[in-house]
Amino acid sequence: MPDTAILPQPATMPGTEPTPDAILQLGFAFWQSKTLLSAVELGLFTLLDEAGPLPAAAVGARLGLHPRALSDFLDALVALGMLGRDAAGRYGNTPATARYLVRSRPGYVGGMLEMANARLYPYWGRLTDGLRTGLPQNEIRDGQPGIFETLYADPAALEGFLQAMTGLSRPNARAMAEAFPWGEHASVADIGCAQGGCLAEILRAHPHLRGIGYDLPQVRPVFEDFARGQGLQDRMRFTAGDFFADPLPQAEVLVMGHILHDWDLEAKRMLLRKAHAALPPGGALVVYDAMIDDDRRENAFGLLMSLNMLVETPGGFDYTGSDCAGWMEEAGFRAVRVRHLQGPYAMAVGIR
Ligand SMILES: C[S@@+](CC[C@H](N)C(=O)[O-])C[C@H]1O[C@@H](n2cnc3c(N)ncnc32)[C@H](O)[C@@H]1O
Repeated sequence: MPDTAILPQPATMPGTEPTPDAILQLGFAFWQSKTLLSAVELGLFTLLDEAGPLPAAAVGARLGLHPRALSDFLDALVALGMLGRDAAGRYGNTPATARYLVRSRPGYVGGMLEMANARLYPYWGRLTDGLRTGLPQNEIRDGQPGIFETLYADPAALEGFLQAMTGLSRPNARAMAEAFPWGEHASVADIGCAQGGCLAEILRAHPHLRGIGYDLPQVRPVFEDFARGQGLQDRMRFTAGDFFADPLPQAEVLVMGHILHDWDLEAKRMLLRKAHAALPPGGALVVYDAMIDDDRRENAFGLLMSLNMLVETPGGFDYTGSDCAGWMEEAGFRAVRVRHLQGPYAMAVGIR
């Protein structure tokens, strides 16, 4: 019997014709993204939080917008579910945009969207070139240093990036705080900790734990300010280091979130070996990323994140849970398990 799964499948069910709707919706999805990204760039959601619901003319006056497309812009955001409009024609935030897109709120995820707007949107316009050449399409292509060097040369851009990482990683940190047996360990070090958002979530949920944030030296002031702001300055401290050149810090658990995907396979393996060497016997490594499903069919976000690594880095790529487990075992970890965290994210845990 031939294997029917590998035979050409009929394109349609008998009696039905495919429509182009899904294709066109996907093809024009950038209209929606850019409308939202411009609203975040303009601070629209923050304005509506501070001023309360406003008519279009008042929004235009406060944000310096030309009247021509003002109502189209605001009503498009209503149609996309990003704003509400009351019977008097005043625009206001939805519960979700009030919570996640107002700059002063702790749940703000707009930092990542500000970066997506300023960097990724133009750089993704060169995706076809990246696919043809295998080369990054960000400032590296324009002869400048890469993402970290560029961000780290500008304190405001650095702070924005580190805060943005907290917005992106907080839901994973919450899931990790529940899913990992923290009660069996006394200390944790977050390797490439950014602002310290992930560490803070874990420490808050497990008051017996102490934490180290490990990152490049320029991150120290941002980390220490954040730790003070969280009231956790006595339980989380910063250790400066370059994970390519320096030893990793000593702790019973090491976390690497959004780290391995930035680098090529050789660097990924080196970092895993270094983590293994730094841990005490019985210590654990927790790796999290938007890990691709093993069959590489479902986790579109993870696959697109990997394309983003093409755009942003010389050799980075995302990977499946099985890939990660295999590399961890090669590095000497035992009892490696992969577990879903939330949304498109998963963690791989291995024991030294
Ligand atoms: C994509 S961010 C991930 C931040 C955080 N782990 C998270 O998931 O939210 C990568 C982090 O690695 C840090 N990093 C980059 N190169 C590094 C190096 N050579 N040594 C130590 N940290 C580095 C960056 O400063 C940044 O904070």
